[in-house]
Amino acid sequence: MSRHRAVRNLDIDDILQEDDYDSEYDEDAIDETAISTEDLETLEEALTYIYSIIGEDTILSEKEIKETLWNSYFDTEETLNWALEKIEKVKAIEEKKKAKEEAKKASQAKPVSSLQSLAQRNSIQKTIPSSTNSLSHLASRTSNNALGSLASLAKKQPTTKPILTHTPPVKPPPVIKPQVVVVKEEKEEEIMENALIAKPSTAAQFLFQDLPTHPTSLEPVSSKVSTIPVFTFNQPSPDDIVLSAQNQPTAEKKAAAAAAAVTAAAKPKSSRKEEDPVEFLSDEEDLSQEMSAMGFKTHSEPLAKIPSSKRVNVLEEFEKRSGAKPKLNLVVIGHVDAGKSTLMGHFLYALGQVNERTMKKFERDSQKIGKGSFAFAWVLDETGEERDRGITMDIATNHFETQNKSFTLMDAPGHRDFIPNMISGTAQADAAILVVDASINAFEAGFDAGGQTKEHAVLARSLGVQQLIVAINKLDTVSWNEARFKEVQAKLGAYLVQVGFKKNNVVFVPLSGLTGENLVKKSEIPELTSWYKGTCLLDQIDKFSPPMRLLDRPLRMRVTDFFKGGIGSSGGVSVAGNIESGTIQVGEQIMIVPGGEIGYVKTMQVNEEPATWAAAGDSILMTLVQLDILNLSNGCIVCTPSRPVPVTGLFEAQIVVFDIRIPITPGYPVVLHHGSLDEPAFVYKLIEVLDKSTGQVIKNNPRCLTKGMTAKIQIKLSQRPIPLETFKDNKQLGRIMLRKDGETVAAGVVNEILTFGS
Ligand SMILES: Nc1nc2c(ncn2[C@@H]2O[C@H](COP(=O)(O)OP(=O)(O)OP(=O)(O)O)[C@@H](O)[C@H]2O)c(=O)[nH]1
Repeated sequence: MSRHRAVRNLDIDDILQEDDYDSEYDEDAIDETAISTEDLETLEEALTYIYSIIGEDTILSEKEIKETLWNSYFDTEETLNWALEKIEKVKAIEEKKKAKEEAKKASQAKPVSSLQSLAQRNSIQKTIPSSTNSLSHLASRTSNNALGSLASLAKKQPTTKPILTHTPPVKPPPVIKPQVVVVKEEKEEEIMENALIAKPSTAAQFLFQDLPTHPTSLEPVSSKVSTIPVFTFNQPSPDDIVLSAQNQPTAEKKAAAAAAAVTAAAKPKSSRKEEDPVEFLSDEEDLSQEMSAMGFKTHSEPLAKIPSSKRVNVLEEFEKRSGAKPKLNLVVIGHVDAGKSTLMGHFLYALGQVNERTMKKFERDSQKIGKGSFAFAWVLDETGEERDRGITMDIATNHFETQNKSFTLMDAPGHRDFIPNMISGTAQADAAILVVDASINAFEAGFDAGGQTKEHAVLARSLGVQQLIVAINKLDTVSWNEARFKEVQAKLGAYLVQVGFKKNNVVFVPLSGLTGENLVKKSEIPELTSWYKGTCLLDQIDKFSPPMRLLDRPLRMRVTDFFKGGIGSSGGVSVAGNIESGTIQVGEQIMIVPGGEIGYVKTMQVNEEPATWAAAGDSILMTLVQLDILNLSNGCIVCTPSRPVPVTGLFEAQIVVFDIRIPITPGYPVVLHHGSLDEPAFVYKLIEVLDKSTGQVIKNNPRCLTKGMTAKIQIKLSQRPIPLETFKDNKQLGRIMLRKDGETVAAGVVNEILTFGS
């Protein structure tokens, strides 16, 4: 199972719960499936997890389910593919079984499920409560016409009862995608006039068709109900049309409907009958209308000013590039003075990233100011102040390659004053190296209360980092003592598991950043080799799994820096940042949010090399033209003009409360960290406290939140709205961190955006 075991996010692990279900399964369906119970449990766990995030009422298409699976749960392509493969397999088995069942129909054989029989075969005695069976939930939340493998899998699950008192498979309830009414080939006024006339529902029409306009008495309904034609829900019901029409009173919505009509007219004719006035809109149209109805600027201009001959097929290019060496963002974190910069400076030097001459200069210059021991740290600590003070203050980035991967390295500051910078770097990371100082008392100082070792570990996990190397550093100061290594490993290991890291995703490497032992090649010193048989840091880094990238999502790039003048002294504005989702290419039109300023990409660099395109996961520098630098700020988002990121001043979040002394009450002021952005905010409302292990609501409208609680709350920005997305839409932009008086008080995910700005 470990091969496929999905890894989950700490905050979610803590906030959300696994289904603790019990089920008995059908006896008579021993079948040929080769899928293990563990596999099924993992799938169920994944789905449960996803539902916990997306909420009870969300309806997903098959595509969305797949996307959500990898976006929220399976972080690597390997685990996702594994899940999809299993799902397909179960689907095939279910179909086969269905065919068999139909053949046996005459004999009235009890319907069976291969999942159930499988469990039975594996002697699992479980019952699945209706509220917690993720697969059943899936069935009820998957649109009818998009029922895919997952849904068919789900349909076969019992809902409430043990299988021995079998209930019929749950038919997914009909699902209607929110629609906009579009009347073909009508003038705008006609469209709106017609749309605004409420029509009776099918049932109402039927019941009242023979009655006078103001009926004084009604016929018994039951006499007619049996003849009401069954509405199949494969299209919006008349009620939905009426509701939709009634919900279109504003000017924007009128415009949206009219725009939709134009779009619909331009669309190729569907197989729908001509007289059918309802047309489904594509997701893009839907969203852009929703956005404009909510007051967002959306843009219908072409997304790119690039002649098609010059347009790059970014996805294709990305495939080619991935085939070469997958790219990862790696952050180095840890308590102040643990030796992070020295370790990584020496590491880069040993890899040949820093030339001999530069290194000699660093040695000379650092000695001159009495900081000779910081020579390697100067590779990453580049500013005068950092070198004078001997501490890292801001994230320093660098690039290196291992045998199989390409890394962007971010060295984070360890000092508590610079935690916002650490958060900003860690928010972009796919993996982390946590450096601890093994020398006597130093580990304890970093680990005990007030130290940054624990805080950095929690922050990293809460920001979505799942893979971790713990570099047990400065072992030269304790003569490579095995007992000390084990002591640090035991204490820290237990803590890391407690805060949500999976044991298998954490590796401890003994080393010395100063002497260079065990960095890029396996140590040969007997003091270490006598007890350590593992790999060196470089080989361990090479083992990090590349994460799934949100390539097919709208472009989201968080701006981390900007300045006047383009790359290579050209005109325009230089903008640096990390692409969280989507792709971008030279010539393309982009939008800056907040503000909605439109510009174009003139030139671009990825990893300091000129490039024509970039994709999710890349840290880039680009020259933007035709926009005003005054509309840029650190933390703003560069996005696709047709799919701008929402801007909000009030949202709902699901949080885990950390070790706090003063309880959180409504009005509690915090600094809200969102990527590289930190903004004053306050807790607006406490909605409910959730049970950590079951996910059930244990208290509505609590008066306060204390240490360790999991809760849903509303958060209001104090000064200005910020760009934000829900976790289910974009996990990179859906995480938040709450800090107060220099301490992290809570971390969580965005559930719902409650107000929209622009
Ligand atoms: N003996 C010994 N000293 C080390 C080792 N690694 C780092 N140091 C020393 O520890 C001190 C702090 O090192 P830095 O690399 O600046 O520590 P840091 O964690 O980057 O510091 P901040 O970024 O400010 O948190 C320096 O004097 C280093 O020479 C090591 O492996 N052995």
